[in-house]
Amino acid sequence: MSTTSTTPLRFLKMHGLGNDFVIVDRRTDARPLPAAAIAAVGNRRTGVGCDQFITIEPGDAEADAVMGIYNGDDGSPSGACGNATRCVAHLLMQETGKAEVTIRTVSGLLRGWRDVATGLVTVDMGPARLDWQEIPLAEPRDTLHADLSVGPLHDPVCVSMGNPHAVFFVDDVAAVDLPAVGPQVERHPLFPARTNVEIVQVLDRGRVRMRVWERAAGITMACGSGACAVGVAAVRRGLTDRRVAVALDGGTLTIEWREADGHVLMTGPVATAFAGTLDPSLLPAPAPALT
Ligand SMILES: N[C@H](CCC[C@H](N)C(=O)O)C(=O)O
Repeated sequence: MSTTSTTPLRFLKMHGLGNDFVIVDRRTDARPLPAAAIAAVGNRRTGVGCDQFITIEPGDAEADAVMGIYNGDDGSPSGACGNATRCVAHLLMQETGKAEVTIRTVSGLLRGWRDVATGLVTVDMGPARLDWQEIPLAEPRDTLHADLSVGPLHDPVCVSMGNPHAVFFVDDVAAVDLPAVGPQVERHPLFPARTNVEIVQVLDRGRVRMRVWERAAGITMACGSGACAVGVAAVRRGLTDRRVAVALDGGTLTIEWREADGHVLMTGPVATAFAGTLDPSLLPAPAPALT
């Protein structure tokens, strides 16, 4: 369908444990969506509001679809969004009738499937990346003890799930002023691409409580890739089993860091809130083509 700048933009609003998304299907509306337009949509006062803006693009020989991930605050791209991947997997399973679907992101091919009994959706988020250059960090560090202190947070485990995470273990997540310290860690010079920030309280070998300050999104109700990073960090530190229930502000995700291939599986609910159309005046016109 050819669209012009006067065509309303159709979207779907979905969330995973309150981590919310505007999802646009660019297989039917391929208009350019510059960062400024995404940030305008993400604005919770003057736009629709979302933690992340997600695009569904045509698939290829291996993938049912390609997924684009952009943070709602500034339209910056991300290499992973676990909760949104579950939402897109849900949509593709509904659309195709397939029991398992494949989604390509900039970080690789991800598989998603549904547990028929519970309705929960699992995504194989691929392997955890543990080398300092994969996070990335600005200098060589032991990612198991990254030797960083910011305010009350010390000694993070750094993990990439296709996006960077700094995981801090604390005695009481409720005692940490995350809105104050989160942005200081997010923008610390050790993280040249900034970072997502997780604080974690280990409850027992099968349960942890976490909160998150997301890169370019701030405090969110849940962070799927963050929960994956937490599951990996807890195992690396010998604090939990490889399968763990991660209690976030918005609810619980089940994480398993699979020993056989190092992949991280994440299971949780998805929800559709509403479908809508965006007034094209909300979308700054793309820059005129250079003549
Ligand atoms: N703010 C993250 C992207 C979204 C991650 C989160 N919503 C998830 O479910 O993984 C980043 O810039 O890496």
